[in-house]
Amino acid sequence: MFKTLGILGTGNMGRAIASGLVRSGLMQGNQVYLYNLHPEKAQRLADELGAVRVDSAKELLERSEAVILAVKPFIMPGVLEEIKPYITSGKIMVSIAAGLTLSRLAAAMPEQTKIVRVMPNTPAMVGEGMSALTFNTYLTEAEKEAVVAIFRSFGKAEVVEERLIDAVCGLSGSGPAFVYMFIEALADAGVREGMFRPMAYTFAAQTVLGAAKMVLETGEHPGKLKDDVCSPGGTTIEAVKSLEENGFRAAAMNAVIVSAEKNKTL
Ligand SMILES: NC(=O)C1=CN([C@@H]2O[C@H](COP(=O)(O)OP(=O)(O)OC[C@H]3O[C@@H](n4cnc5c(N)ncnc54)[C@H](OP(=O)(O)O)[C@@H]3O)[C@@H](O)[C@H]2O)C=CC1
Ligand SMILES: O=C(O)[C@@H]1CCC=N1
Repeated sequence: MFKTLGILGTGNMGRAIASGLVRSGLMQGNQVYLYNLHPEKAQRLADELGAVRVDSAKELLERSEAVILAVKPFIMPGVLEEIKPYITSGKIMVSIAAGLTLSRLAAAMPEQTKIVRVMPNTPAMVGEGMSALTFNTYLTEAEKEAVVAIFRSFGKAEVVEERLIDAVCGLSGSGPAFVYMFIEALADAGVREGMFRPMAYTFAAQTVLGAAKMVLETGEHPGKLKDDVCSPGGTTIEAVKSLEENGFRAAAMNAVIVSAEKNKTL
């Protein structure tokens, strides 16, 4: 494992990664360096995790064996220009920016830089992230394993071909937002039917969590698990018919597809 890791940008995703990593125990807080444009944001996170805030991108690069770049895609060109002089030989640069390909990243870094492109998601924060990683040719097997271990410390992580990163962005990168909308809608309906809001959120979220665990742990086809809930002539099949009539599956598919397509244009 790396002795030191830098995170440049401590917004939604940088924060989720730092929190997930330190809480997993894979790295100690004092091995994790944080830099953010507005330092108070990095300082708050550093205080929470026992991590180290640094004063500049230069200092972050100098103190970290590997660096995760966690700024918005449109900010990346400026950041890469700023840090290029400090990307020394052997340093591992990890980008989580949507849309930025390995070749575009390589064009902005010194020749033969070790580059990793990752698409994570925010549930990393609670140890339930889903990440896909793809590497350029300069990392050793041990270095690849160390990067994968970071992303596995706060959830599941798979190495994929770069062509699949757009699909991953649509499905698991953006997916939490769709699921939160689903949970919100379930809870709204619970409230409509008389539940108090906190109770409705708990019932909605636990239902999503439980159903997701059933898929992951039983290995059963989701259709079979759905059928198990639908009693003949019962309540659920009425609701399933209503969802089908309202284009539920097509809406969910289209959400993933438009996110994946957008990722190709960033
Ligand atoms: N959010 C998500 O669910 C996911 C995001 N991603 C990717 O992660 C990246 C970050 O997204 P997200 O965390 O949501 O974005 P945020 O805007 O929440 O976080 C970006 C952070 O970078 C800081 N920042 C901006 N410019 C600089 C700079 N020049 N130097 C240092 N820090 C800077 C911002 O600081 P300040 O706020 O103080 O200006 C902010 O805290 C994006 O590229 C996105 O595509 C990937 C997967 C999922
Ligand atoms: O919305 C975005 O662009 C980023 C990438 C995946 C999730 N959030």
